[in-house]
Amino acid sequence: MVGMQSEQPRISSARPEMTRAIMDKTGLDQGMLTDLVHRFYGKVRADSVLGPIFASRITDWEPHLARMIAFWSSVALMTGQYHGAPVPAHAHLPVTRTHFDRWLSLFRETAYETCPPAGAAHVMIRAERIAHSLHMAVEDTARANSKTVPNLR
Ligand code: HEM
Repeated sequence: MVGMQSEQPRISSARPEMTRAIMDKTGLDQGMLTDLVHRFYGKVRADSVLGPIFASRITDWEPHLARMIAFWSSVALMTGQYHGAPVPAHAHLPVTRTHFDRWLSLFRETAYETCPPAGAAHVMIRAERIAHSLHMAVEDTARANSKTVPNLR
């Protein structure tokens, strides 16, 4: 809509009353999650461990950032904005525990800089849970692929 650019996107939640209750409890809102995502990927891109992995796969950052804001809005506020598939996007990445630990530590630092403590705790519980399941998916994929190679032990 013309002239609306600088205003916060309206929340179009499938369960508006639940989104409202989470916002009240955590102090989070769409604007805060937008800041969190922008600051976090600023740090990721400057990071010597994670930066190169993202740089070789993402050339156009605007769509990635928009997708990540929708993702965090869905995960943290239950707005239903994200319709994607995170597992296949990560299953073949050249990443180990070290990368997930680094990702979580940068995300934690950014969450506590950007959100009130209850909001940061709310997003961290979810980030840790999802990081764990993505890590398992990466390991499962690597294990499945290694079975196609004879074991020469
Ligand atoms: C080792 C740590 C991680 C690395 C290196 C990484 C890297 C990436 C890359 C390169 C993409 C873009 C894929 C593409 O467009 O082809 C991506 C997408 C994405 N990442 Fe991660 N990621 C990591 C951890 C996480 C974690 C912990 C979460 C969630 C808590 C997450 C959530 C997402 C989501 C939602 C997408 C978009 C998937 C889609 O809808 O296409 N990532 N990630």
